[in-house]
Amino acid sequence: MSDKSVLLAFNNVSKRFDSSDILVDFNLDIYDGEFFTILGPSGCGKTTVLRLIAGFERTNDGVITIDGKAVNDIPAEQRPVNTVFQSYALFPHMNVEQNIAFGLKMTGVPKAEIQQRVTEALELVKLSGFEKRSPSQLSGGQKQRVAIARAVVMRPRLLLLDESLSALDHKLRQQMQMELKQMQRRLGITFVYVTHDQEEALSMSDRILVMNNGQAQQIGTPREIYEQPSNLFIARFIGEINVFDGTVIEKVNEFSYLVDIGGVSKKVRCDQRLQENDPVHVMVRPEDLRIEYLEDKPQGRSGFMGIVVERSYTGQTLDSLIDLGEGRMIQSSEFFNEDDPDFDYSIRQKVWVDWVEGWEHVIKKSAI
Ligand SMILES: Nc1ncnc2c1ncn2[C@@H]1O[C@H](COP(=O)(O)OP(=O)(O)OP(=O)(O)O)[C@@H](O)[C@H]1O
Repeated sequence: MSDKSVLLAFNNVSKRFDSSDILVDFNLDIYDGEFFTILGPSGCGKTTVLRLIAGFERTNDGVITIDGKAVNDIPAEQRPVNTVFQSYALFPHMNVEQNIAFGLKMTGVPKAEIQQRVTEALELVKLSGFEKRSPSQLSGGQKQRVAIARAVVMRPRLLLLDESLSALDHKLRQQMQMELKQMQRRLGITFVYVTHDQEEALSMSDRILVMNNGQAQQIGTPREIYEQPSNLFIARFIGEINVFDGTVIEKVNEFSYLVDIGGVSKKVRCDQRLQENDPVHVMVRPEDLRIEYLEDKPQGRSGFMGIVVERSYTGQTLDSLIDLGEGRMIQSSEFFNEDDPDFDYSIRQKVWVDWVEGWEHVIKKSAI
């Protein structure tokens, strides 16, 4: 993505509501043609960022540019931006065709061109043949598509989507995630999607911005965010993760260190420079743990003995809560092997817990 040009930028933007600072010196670059997601917990400022892009809110400080031009003083309707709202906001008294054509009519586009663009937009969202239906005769997913068609028919440079799938049930939502991504590819329009759902963010985005308390915590590809979270908040917000507290014993080579985790020495990889005695968090995803059903600690290996205290079968995986003693609980997620007749669902077994060196993610505690 780095060879792409910047379409939208926030340069030291601040936004206050009454006396509360919501964004302070906020910076952001969104590239032309990417599917960009703003992810964060409720109240972290995601919608505020979106509303500032759309022009529904004004900045208190700083500059927002689109295509290199400052848009701070450009009213919402003159920005090359359209928004798809969570509620879809379709006009109930207009049919599908009229809903999609509305914006074009308002801007004085000739009738024949309106017809052609509406037809194209309906094809794009796979709703050809639904022209004369009223919104009340559409399912949630179809309403969603009309809302998208109504926005893309205006040919915006940026399409903003605010929690646009949250009203749909789980299955339809997953289907729409795929469709949205495909639509974005076909259109080549930059999508800025806001959600608090990490799974949705991971599955659709080219890049994700994780926000907390009005601050950009990390920007990266879904893999970077999931595999190399830059702090504990992100690690915990993006899926489940086990966090082991450790202390650096010594450096082994440029990127690996020997770390003491509660009396167990583990060799770990870390891209950050660490010093002896540095406190660190060693993080391992549940699916990256290796579980062996052993009664005793195996000779010459560094890992942890534990006892399974809870099990949950998810269809694909068998998830376990494991007590490592001294108040340390961890979670594992093993692929369920149907062919293994000895696969044991029961609890109270002793287990040996370890992971392949390099599958951990290590951060220095001061970085939190
Ligand atoms: N018009 C407003 N007046 C005063 N405070 C506001 C206004 N709009 C938002 N806020 C406050 O700004 C903060 C960020 O709100 P925002 O809607 O951007 O969060 P969000 O991350 O989109 O949350 P959610 O996921 O719940 O929609 C919140 O504390 C909210 O109460």
